[in-house]
Amino acid sequence: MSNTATPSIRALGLGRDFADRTAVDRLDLEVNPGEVYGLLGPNGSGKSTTVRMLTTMLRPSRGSAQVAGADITRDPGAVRRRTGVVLQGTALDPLMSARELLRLQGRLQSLTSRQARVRCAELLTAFDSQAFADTPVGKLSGGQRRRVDLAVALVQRPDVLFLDEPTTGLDPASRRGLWDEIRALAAGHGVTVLLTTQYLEEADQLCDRVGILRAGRLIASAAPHVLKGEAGDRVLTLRFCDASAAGRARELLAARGEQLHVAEAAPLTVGIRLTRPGADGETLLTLASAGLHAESLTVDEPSLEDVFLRLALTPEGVAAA
Ligand SMILES: Nc1ncnc2c1ncn2[C@@H]1O[C@H](COP(=O)(O)OP(=O)(O)OP(=O)(O)O)[C@@H](O)[C@H]1O
Repeated sequence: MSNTATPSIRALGLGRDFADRTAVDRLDLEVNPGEVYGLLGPNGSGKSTTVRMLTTMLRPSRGSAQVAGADITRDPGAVRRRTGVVLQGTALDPLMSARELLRLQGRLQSLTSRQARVRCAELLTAFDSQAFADTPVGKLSGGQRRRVDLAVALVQRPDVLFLDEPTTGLDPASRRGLWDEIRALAAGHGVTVLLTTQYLEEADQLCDRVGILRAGRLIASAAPHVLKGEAGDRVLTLRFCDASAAGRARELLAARGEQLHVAEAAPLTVGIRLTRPGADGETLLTLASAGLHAESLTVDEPSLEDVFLRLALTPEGVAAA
């Protein structure tokens, strides 16, 4: 966390118990202004409970948190004024159009009727929603509806935006469209975004940092590339035009002590785990000096899925974070 600005979200020892279980244990979290932070975790790991506490919908059992500078238990009204929230299955009146909903929201936020009209027009333009602005939202597609949800949450120009599984159920094109909107809000308008997601690709592509929850505890929190870097070695895969060249390459590299990657041991390919800096160049030189030339090569990074599987789904204790 290199940013020295006051965090937009700061939770200290935040937790919530229900009758027979701890949904969120003792969560410490800081999210900086303009950052997109993704909370990942298996079903029931505490993502929604965390969002509900931070948005003042649920009282914590312990700990404290400040959102946009206001304390969630001492000053929930200020938190609500400074945040926008889009929850799963937001219940917009299906008979109202986007234009009507946006104007109503503006009036509820104490804008004058003229200000509400202006803000509504701005948001319809920003979300490319004019074409369906007067259609009842009950008749819109999933992607169009999520755009309206997001626009409604932004009427009051929040400092912090909470999105609970914003793209669940959307097709890939709509999902990407929404990612663009979220990125633009954070990068262009400095809005801090905390979102929960089940999609590893979404966390990887969209989030500046990702937190992994397991059984109510945050077990890792870092930029996706940092988490991926810790998940394992990169793998260099070389493809030869005949199996005997691949076999000779494999023997030569094994004799040099290189770690061959078993999953890449198809007849024409040789995979090597890159366990130290410069291992890729040394490997190619070794092979070239033996007259072995690969016809293609690729280097694969570990995926966020590897990280997730290792950290979030392994038994307690194995995945010390
Ligand atoms: N109102 C409630 N009463 C009792 N238990 C609850 C309540 N809300 C959540 N829980 C429990 O708390 C735990 C965390 O639930 P939560 O909904 O926060 O998880 P999640 O990570 O958001 O899950 P999902 O990915 O399925 O949405 C679960 O064991 C859940 O059953």
